[in-house]
Amino acid sequence: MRLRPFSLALASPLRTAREELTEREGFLVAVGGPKADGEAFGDARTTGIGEATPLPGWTESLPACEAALREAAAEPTRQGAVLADLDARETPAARHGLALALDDAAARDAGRSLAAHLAERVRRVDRSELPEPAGSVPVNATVGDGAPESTAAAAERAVEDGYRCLKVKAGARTLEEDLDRLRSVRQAVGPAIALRVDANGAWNRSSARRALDRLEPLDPAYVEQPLPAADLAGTADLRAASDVPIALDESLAERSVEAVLDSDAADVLVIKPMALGGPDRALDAALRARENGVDPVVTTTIDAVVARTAAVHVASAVPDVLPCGLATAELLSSDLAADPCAIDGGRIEVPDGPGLADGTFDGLL
Ligand SMILES: O=C(O)CCC(=O)C1=CC=C[C@@H](O)[C@@H]1C(=O)O
Ligand SMILES: [Mg+2]
Repeated sequence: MRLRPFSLALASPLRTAREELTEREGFLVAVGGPKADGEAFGDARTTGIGEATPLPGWTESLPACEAALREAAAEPTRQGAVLADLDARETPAARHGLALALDDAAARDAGRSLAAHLAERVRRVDRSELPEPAGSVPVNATVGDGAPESTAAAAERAVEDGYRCLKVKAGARTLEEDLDRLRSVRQAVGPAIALRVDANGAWNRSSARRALDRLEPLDPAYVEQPLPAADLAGTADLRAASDVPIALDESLAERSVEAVLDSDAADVLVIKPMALGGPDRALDAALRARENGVDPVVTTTIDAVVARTAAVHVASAVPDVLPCGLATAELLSSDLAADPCAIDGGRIEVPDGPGLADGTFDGLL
């Protein structure tokens, strides 16, 4: 197993209620492939590439991720066993990096796409009816916090580019200011565009209640994380009292998927493979949500191209998935490699070659 650290700047800061994201740092992970002397690295003969890009609040810190990966890399063989030792709750980003690299290698060995490989494994274990993955996935445009005019302008540009679903950040300003922004967006894009609002846990129980009441006339598709991550009981009450659908995101980093589903607090679960500990675990969480009457939406932690492509594969394996938060390439000022997933008409294409993208990323480390 080999590691390569990377750091990528955002094209412009993504402002949310909880932070201002300016850069993404992480590690590329490679397994398998021939060494210079012809010997294989580890167990796998085929190369597999993964990415671990931690985001505190959703995952472990960068140093904790690095420590877990370096410990895993010190084990020369038996990467499957090393993977089992990586704790998906303690170090989800590190586990994501290795799990993705191993699944990329296994998918390439089997001559099928990562999505087809993940779906086939699920079918063999417990869901024999899972259909073949889709060839493309609907995506939302992501609009950060900003003044009403710039928020509406960003929304309008996205619709001109073909998006039918927008996700707009809220909660960084007063409710009145957010309402101004969101009204401007609704006015600019018209009634047919789905409008999601992400508060990143900024409100308390009473301000969230007020926010949902006031947002309702703007017909939001859902409000994401209205309350702090741990307040599942408050969110369940809020959901029972309002017709505005609720999505939970940060709550999945705080509580297990079962606990969140059992709490009856969500109409939608926001599935971030990096935060859930790997593409395999993300697909399982998405399918479990669906089986419990909750819609999964797959997004990333604003990852680099390797993990973003993996998330596209995960989303494509979820039948009839809602628009996903996977159109984030342009939030980065540069990337590790060219993006293999074209976006057109509000849909992202899923690479259909073997593994993640038919070895496109092999030269990266
Ligand atoms: O879901 C999307 O449209 C893109 C991803 C995205 O919005 C986020 C990624 C990482 C951190 C967050 O502030 C944000 C989110 O909360 O969903
Ligand atoms: Mg969110």
